[in-house]
Amino acid sequence: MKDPANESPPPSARPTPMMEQYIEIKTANPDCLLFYRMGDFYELFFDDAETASRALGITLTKRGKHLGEDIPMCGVPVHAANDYLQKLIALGHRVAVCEQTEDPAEAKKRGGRSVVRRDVVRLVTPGTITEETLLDAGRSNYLAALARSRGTGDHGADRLALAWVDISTGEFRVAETDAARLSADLARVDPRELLVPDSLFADETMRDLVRALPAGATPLPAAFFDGATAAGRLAAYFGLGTIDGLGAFSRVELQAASAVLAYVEKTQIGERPPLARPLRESDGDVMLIDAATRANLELVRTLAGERRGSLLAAIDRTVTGAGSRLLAGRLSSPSTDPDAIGRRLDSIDFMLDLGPARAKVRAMLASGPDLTRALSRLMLNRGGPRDLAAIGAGLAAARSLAAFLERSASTLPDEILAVAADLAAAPAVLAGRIAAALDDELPLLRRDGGFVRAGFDGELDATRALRDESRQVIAGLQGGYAAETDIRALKIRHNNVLGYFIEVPQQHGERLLGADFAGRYIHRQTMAGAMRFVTTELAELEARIASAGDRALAMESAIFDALLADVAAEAEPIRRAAEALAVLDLAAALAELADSEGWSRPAIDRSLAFEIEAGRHPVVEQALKAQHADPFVANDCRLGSAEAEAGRIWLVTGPNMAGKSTFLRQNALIAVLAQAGSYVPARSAHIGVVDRLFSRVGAADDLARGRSTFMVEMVETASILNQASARSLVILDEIGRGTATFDGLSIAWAAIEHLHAVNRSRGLFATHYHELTALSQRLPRLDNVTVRVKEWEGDVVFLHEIVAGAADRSYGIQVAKLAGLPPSVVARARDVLSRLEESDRRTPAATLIDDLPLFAAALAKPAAGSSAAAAPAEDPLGVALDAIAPDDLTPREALEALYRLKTLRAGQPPKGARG
Ligand SMILES: Nc1ncnc2c1ncn2[C@@H]1O[C@H](COP(=O)(O)OP(=O)(O)OP(=O)(O)O)[C@@H](O)[C@H]1O
Repeated sequence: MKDPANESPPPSARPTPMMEQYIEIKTANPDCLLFYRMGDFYELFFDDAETASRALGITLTKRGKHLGEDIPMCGVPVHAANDYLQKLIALGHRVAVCEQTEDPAEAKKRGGRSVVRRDVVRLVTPGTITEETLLDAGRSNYLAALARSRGTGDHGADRLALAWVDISTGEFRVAETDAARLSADLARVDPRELLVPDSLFADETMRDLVRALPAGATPLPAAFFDGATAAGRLAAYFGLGTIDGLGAFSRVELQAASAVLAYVEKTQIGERPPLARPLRESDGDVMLIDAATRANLELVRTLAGERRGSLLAAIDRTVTGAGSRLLAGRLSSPSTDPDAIGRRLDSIDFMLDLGPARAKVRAMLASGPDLTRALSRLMLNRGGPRDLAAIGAGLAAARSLAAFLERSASTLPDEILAVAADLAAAPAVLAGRIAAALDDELPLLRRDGGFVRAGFDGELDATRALRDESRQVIAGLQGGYAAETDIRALKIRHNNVLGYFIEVPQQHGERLLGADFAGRYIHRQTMAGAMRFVTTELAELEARIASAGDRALAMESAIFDALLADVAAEAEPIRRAAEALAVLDLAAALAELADSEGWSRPAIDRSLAFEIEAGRHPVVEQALKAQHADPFVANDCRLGSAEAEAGRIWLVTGPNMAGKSTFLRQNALIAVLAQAGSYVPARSAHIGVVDRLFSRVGAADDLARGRSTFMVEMVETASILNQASARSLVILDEIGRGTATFDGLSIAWAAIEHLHAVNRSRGLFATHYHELTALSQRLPRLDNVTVRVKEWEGDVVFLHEIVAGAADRSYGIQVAKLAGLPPSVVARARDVLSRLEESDRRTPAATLIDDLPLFAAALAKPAAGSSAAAAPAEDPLGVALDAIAPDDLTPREALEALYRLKTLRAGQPPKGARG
């Protein structure tokens, strides 16, 4: 019975009308859990009930039968539905919310078997939520669509485009991408939900990409991506006659943009959130950082997936959710335009120059709530009085900041000037009206009433007075009746069936029916121990009170609607003011950071410079500070100058734990921070914009995708060597560590040569293979640097200082000793090491460099085969091996061949670097 929708019941077991309705609605929404409204609960049935009860830990019950079997059911109370929704969405479910769309009384009028009409009013999916409780204040919530146009790109390649919106803030962007950079683009946008056409979803090549997304992808019918109707849909959404004014979009970009809009319309069932017009990002606007690099560098979250411990968490000094989201966005998509970066840095300078007045600005910013998200909820008819108040407070903050900026109008840098204009254009009148209309204490929902301030509307005040006065009148009546009847226990009570009524103890009841009162008290009910009466007076009052309450609520609702209409009319300036507040918040926060941490303004241009003086790792530095450990040791890094035509590579050797990884990462982070438009943790920094950042740091299994540590490492290394350019920054940490020593060394060796000769990128390469330092003799743009340590009484002391030169040894055993390896194991390891070193001395590594032709030479002769670069021309052992055909040998011949090979081998000089 698992799928009720696919079965037609035998006539004998026809489902109830309600079940028929349920099945019909469920069939129309097969991929969602259906929240089916029944009274004060949303109920789930069949498989949905089983899924939800497991996911939410709520009891599974039964309700009636379908095709002879019990129908599983579970329910969540309407008032707590948001909490449950949050859990389900977080687990990757989608929910269709089905409400009653008519009064049950109406249904009754249609006849005995009719059910209350119900309809899905909203589809809740991870990418389309707007509720404060469902959203993370510091994180954008993107819904993205990926469109593909087959064979229309260069050389018949597919063209791809991404469009992404955050319906909680209105942000809307579009960009073309291609197969090679798609993964980096997706990692940068980091959508909560990705829409793809069916055909693409089924595509083998897409599978890995889609699975790597935390939220996964939602396949949609091709019609959503239809190119012929895309422009029309866009124009209709923004109420335009034509989209020409929006900018020049390619067809595939329009398809992606229109798919996103179509999905928004579908899930919001006709409501249209106020989206900004789509902004087109073109190729090369942002620094590309692939998913592995992002994860390795822990830009916005750590490898464990948490915000705490990430670069973002370490540097976020913003005071608003919108500011924090903007910072996360800029860190995820650093700019490659020196002018744009310069404008952001100018804003920080302005904030730094403000000095103590900056605190005032930040206080004003902090007083404004999340304007954008409140606006979206209101526009989707999901907002309450508190959202209206948020608009009022946000606009008020915008006004006071506009006034503040006006005073320094002559000194404002470009970005702040634009901000000031948007803030000044914020609708001040509306802010005043909202402040005047709304009370200080507000209910969550408009239907609760009581949110309009006393004194705002005379008629409302009068109606409320009537309502409240009536309550006093009731108290008066009760006293009067008690005196008249001489029953002290007489009470006036209220319930939904009788309305207001008089209740007296049983023994007095009969008396009220007697001639004394001549029909004044009309009997309604006799209970155990009590009798209930009404009077005409009471019935009239009842009607007046009820209607006064209803009238007051209706009047409040009308005031809400009027304010809502005002907000809708000003949605665009409000959205712009909200964006301006975020920009201001971020500039002030980055100034605060630069000030408190002693950061400096980087110089950014279009050269290939990379000159960092006294750079630090922001996260490690803070961690050391928090632990009251020794202060962080700053280090220089020079991978290129303003005149350079290609980047340099620094080969970093040094003991374990010396700080190699920290040094590598800090330089990548400095580049990201600089291009995000922030000051940087260094005494000075000169960086020619980095177009792509690659980092291969540490090793982690990707068992989910069935790849070993080594395989992951090689896939990532391959992508770097295939894609990095002279503009790129490449960080490689211990490439080749995950395999046998010689294989690893050879791969690292060849990778460095390739980076140097072909990619010509600026690079940092950390390694424990000391043999590699010999490469600096041959490669003019390779420098050896090492992390200094001191040896003291057999132990190692880390100085964390990067100096020119190569490490002489690893100190691995000393580090192992520090880590608490048993003394016997440490002693034995020292013993083994000295023997290994002894045999190594007999065949020094330095001979290797003489045996190998230059990488460029090897490249020029690809016909020699891939192993030719490392193998000498004459290889008697290889020749002999090639001559053997194992299938043709008798056992005896095989044994002889083996002896022959052994003899040959014994006669050969050893080829390895370490014996
Ligand atoms: N510049 C520095 N100043 C102060 N402490 C540092 C510095 N660099 C690193 N450290 C400290 O040393 C620890 C080890 O650093 P890191 O992981 O970079 O070493 P490593 O050389 O990469 O080690 P391994 O080769 O074992 O991976 C860090 O966690 C940090 O506490």
